[in-house]
Amino acid sequence: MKGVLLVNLGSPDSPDPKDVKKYLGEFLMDERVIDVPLWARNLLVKGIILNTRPKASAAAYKKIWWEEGSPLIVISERLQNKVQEQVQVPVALAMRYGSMTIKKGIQELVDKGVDEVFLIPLYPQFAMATTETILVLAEEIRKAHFPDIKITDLPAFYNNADYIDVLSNSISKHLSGKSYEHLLFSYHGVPERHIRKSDVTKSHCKIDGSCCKTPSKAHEFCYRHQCLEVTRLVAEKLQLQEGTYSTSFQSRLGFDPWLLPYTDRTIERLGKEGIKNMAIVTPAFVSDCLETLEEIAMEGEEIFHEMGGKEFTTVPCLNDDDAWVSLLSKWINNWVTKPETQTVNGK
Ligand SMILES: C=CC1=C(C)c2cc3[nH]c(cc4nc(cc5[nH]c(cc1n2)c(C)c5CCC(=O)O)C(CCC(=O)O)=C4C)c(C)c3C=C
Ligand SMILES: [Fe+2]
Ligand SMILES: [Fe+2]
Repeated sequence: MKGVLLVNLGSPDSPDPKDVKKYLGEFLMDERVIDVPLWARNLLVKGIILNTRPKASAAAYKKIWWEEGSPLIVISERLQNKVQEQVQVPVALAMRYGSMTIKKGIQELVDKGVDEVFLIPLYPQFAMATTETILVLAEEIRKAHFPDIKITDLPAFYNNADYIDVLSNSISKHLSGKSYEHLLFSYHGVPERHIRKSDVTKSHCKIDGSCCKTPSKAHEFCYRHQCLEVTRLVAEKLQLQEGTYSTSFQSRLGFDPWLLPYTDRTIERLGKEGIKNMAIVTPAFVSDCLETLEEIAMEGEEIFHEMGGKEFTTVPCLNDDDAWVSLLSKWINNWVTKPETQTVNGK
């Protein structure tokens, strides 16, 4: 029997510093997130970050926490429930970090008689720190605990035409009636090093501004290319004029070079250049979370106002948008009915 496992990033159990510390400890000790040797990761994470960051992160989580829990978890559960209504196979939900583990998610499906799992990482773009870590852990769990089940995954869907339609329509809907001079596409950042490590050609990604626009096999796993493509395809679909939109990368942590330009500096620059109304969309996230509700909608807006900006509009993530639910359900139904060789999202 077939079943589906949706997997998102995860959140702490509560915005209490103790829970935030536990969650950040698991998250940042992942070798695909902070990709340095174990001794250096221990020193950096346990010796430095976990002694300083949990308090500040907990305060930020407190600002965005809902009565029902973490927005990212609550929204993912709403998505799961709505998708479940549109497909005939069981749909479970798990998180890469925190209490809702991938092992529990697979167990829930197995208990219902599932032996073929469609694993859907809820990330439009591939990244070592998101998609890859989910796939690697799911395979380790399968081998150790569920050797008789089969797992198939949904590849990154950043350039899938239906996904671009759904995202573009959502942006149009939320910006209709608003006048904005600039639309900023802000994606979660990653260290530049991650891009080089994921380069299957080992020589393509130079992060020099042009490599991501030069066709290459490397792009199947190039987060930067995939982000730039989402911006390009949505801009084309919405017929945005050159100069009225741009791409940036947010949430930098540490002192290594991360993908440029940084979102906070870009907002600052737009404000300084005299832009009065701007809008911002965050297509690396399918669910609103700390990084969109606090870093963008609160901190980003504050920066913009400090620079003289007036209206700052944040486009919500796809969350449990009906068209997004229908698209995910379509991919699932295609997988349920497809012959083995057929792909589900056009790849
Ligand atoms: C080295 C650190 C990090 C990398 C690399 C990274 C990549 C990455 N993260 C997301 C999505 C999310 N990240 C979220 C929070 C978050 N991310 C990091 C660090 C890295 N992320 C930290 C330390 C935190 C915790 C919050 C904080 O202290 O600032 C979230 C929100 C979770 C929530 O509970 O709401 C998401 C979602 C992507 C997509 C990505 C690479 C592409
Ligand atoms: Fe992150
Ligand atoms: Fe590239």
